[in-house]
Amino acid sequence: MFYSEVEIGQKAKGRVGIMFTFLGAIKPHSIRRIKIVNMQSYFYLGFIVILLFSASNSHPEFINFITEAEPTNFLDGFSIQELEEQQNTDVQCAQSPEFCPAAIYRSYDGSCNNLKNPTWGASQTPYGRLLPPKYGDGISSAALAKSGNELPWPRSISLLLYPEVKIEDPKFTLAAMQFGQIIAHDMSLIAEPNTATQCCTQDGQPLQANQLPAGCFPILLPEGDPQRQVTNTKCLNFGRTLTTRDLNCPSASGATDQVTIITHFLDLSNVYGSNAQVNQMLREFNRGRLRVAQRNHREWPPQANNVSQSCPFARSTTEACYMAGDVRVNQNPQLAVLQIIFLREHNRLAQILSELNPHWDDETIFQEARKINIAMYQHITYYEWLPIFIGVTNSYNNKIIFESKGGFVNDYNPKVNPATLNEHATSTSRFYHSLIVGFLDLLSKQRQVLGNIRLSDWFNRPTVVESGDNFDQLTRGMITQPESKANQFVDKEVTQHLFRPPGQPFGRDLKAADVARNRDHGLSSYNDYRVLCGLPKAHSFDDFLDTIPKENVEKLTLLYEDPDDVDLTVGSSLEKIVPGTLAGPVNLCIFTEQFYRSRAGDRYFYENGSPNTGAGFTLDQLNEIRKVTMARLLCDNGHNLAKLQPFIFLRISFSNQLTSCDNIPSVNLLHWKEEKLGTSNADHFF
Ligand code: HEM
Ligand SMILES: [Ca+2]
Repeated sequence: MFYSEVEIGQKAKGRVGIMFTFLGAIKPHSIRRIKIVNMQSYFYLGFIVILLFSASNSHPEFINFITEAEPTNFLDGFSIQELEEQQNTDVQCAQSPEFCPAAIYRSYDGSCNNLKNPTWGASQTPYGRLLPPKYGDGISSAALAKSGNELPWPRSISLLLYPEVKIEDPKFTLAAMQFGQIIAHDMSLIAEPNTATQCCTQDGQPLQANQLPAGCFPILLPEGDPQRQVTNTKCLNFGRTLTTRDLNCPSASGATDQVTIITHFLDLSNVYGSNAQVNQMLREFNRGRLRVAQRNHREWPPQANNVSQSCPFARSTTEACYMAGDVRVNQNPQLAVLQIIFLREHNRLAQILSELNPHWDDETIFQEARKINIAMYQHITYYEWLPIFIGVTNSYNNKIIFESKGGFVNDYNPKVNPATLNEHATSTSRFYHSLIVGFLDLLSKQRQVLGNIRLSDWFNRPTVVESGDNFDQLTRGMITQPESKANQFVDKEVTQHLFRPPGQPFGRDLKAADVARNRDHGLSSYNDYRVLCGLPKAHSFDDFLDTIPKENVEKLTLLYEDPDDVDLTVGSSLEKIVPGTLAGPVNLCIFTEQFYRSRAGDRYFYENGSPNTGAGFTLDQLNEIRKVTMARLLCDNGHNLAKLQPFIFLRISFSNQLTSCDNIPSVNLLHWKEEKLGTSNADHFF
C-alpha cells in the first residue's frame, strides 16, 4: 500500500464497529461506525477556557465593516433581462418507471439500479438525509436559528473564519483536489430557483441588486447554464427569498426535499449525461464514440449550444466552450482537463474494443466502453483517492474498500439507498474548497515552472487549456503542485474573486455561498451532528473545545449567540483533522457513511460479481480493471506527458518517482475479446 498507515480506527467487527472512543469515554454511536483511537492530539483541549471576547461589543462594527467590504456586483455580469430570459425550465420530479428491464448496462438517469425502488439514485430525485431538516422559520431558509436568534451573515462568517493563509499540503497534489471536484460533480447538482429575480417589491416587480433587503442575497447565481435556473414562478415571493425548498420532490420517506438534477451514483454522469436526451446529444453514433471537436489534431469536447450562457466571459461565440454530461464542465481549467481525459478515454476504449470485436455494433461498443470507463473511475475513486480523504484503516474497517485477493466483492445491498446525502453535498464535500489553489502552474517535462495562470482569469473559459502546450503543462502542474492544506483557510481567488467578470476587481464568495446553502437546505446544526456521530452534545461553546481549537471557538462566540445555532458547515470546517485523513471527526463520519452507501447501494458497482447476468465483469476483466491508476489515464489521454509519478494524487517523492509512461501498469483489453465473453453482450441489451 502506498499510503502511510492511518492512525484512526482499530479492527472494528464488521460494518458495525460503531464505537467512538472519545477522551477515554466510550459512547455508543447511532449511525456510524467510526472508531478514533489516536485522539491524543485532542487531549490538551480537554479543559474549559474562559472566552476573551464579547459578541455584543464587537458585533455591530463588524457587520458595518462587512457591508462596506461586500463586492457590489451581485448580478455577476448578467443583466436582469438576460437572467429572466434564461428562466425556462421547471424542475421535474423523476417518475418511477412502470417496469425495469433486465438491463445489463446502467440507465442514463440511474433509474432501475434498485429493482424494488427504481428511482433510488436517479437524477431529479431528492437527496438523502442523516437527520431531518430544521428550517429557521418553518417556511424558508431565513437566517433564523432554532432558538430564534439571528444567524450571522454568510459573508461575515467567510471573512472572519475563512481568510487566505497559504499552507501547502506536505503529501498531496492539486490533482487530489481536482479529482474531488469531478466526484462532487458526479454526485450532486442542486436544482435551484433563479435567485436574482426573486426578491420582489410589493407590486411584484423584481428588486434591483442595490434595493435588496437584508436576508435577501442573490449570491447564488447561475454558473452559466440554463439548467441552473429552474423556476418561472417569479415575484410570488414578496417578503422572502425563493429557495431550493421551493423546488422539491417527494423523498423516500414521503416528505419533500431538495432535488439533485444529476444521478447520485458514481457513474460518470458528468461524462455521459444524466438522462437519455443529453446522452444522445453527446454521442456520435458511430463505432461507439462520444462526439468530439477536432482541433490541432486533438480531440476536444463538442462546442456548447449556447456559448453566451455556458461561457459568459468568452470573447466570441467561436471561443472553445464545452458541452459535456455536466453543465459545470467549463468552470475551471483543470476541471476541464479531467473531463477531457475521461472523454478521450471513452473514445480510446471504443477504438480498441471495435478493433477487437469488429462485429460489435455502435451500441455494444458504446456501452462496453462506458462500463469499463466507469469501472476504472470507481476503482480510482475508492482505492486511490478516497483513502487519502477518509484514511486507509477507516476505509477497510467500514467496508468501503476490501482486501479482495483477486475475487469479487459481493456487498451490494438492495436495502441501502445510494442517494447523495444532503449533508455530504451541502457541507462535508464543500469543506474541500479549502484545498483550492488560486494560481495554476504550467510545467515543462523537466518540471520547471514556465509560468502560471490565475484561476479567476479563467473561470468558465476553457479555451486556455487548448492553447500552445497548455494541456500537458497544466496537467503536469496539477500533478506536481501541492494542494492547499485541508483546513479553514480558503484561497482569495474563490472567496473574493469567484466568477470575477473581466476587468472587475471582485467576484463572488464561495464560502459565503456554502454557508447560505447550508441554511437554504435546512441542515441541522453542528451540535446535532456531533451527537449523531457519537460526540457529546455541547451545552456551552466551551464544549466544542474537544474538536475545535480554542481560537476558533472564540470566534464562534463572536458570531453566534447559542452553541445550537452553529451551522454544520461552519462547525465542521473548524474541526481538528483526524490524523491520517483530511477530515475532522464530524466530516469523517458523514464522508464515510456517504461512500459506504454509494458503493453498497449501487447494483452495478464494478467489484460486484454478477458475470452470469452480463451486468458484472468476469473475474479476469475485474482484475485487469484493478490495475488502473489515474496516472495511466493521464498517460493515455494527455498529449505527450512522457513521465509522471505512479500515484499522481501523491507528491513526487523517493517512493513515488517520475516514471516513464511505458512502465505505468495498464488494463489489457484482450480480456474483452468476444470469445472470452462467451455470449454477445449485444444480445442482452435492451
Ligand atoms: C477550483 C475548484 C472549485 C471551484 C471554483 C468550485 C466552485 C463551486 C461553486 C461555484 C459551487 C456552487 C456554489 C453554490 O451556488 O452553492 C460549488 C459547489 C460545490 N462544490 Fe465546489 N468548487 C471547486 C472545487 C471543489 C472540490 C475540490 C470539491 C470537493 C472535493 C467541491 C465540492 C462541491 C460540492 C459538493 C458542491 C455542491 C454541488 C451541488 O450540490 O450543486 N468543489 N463549487
Ligand atoms: Ca452520477
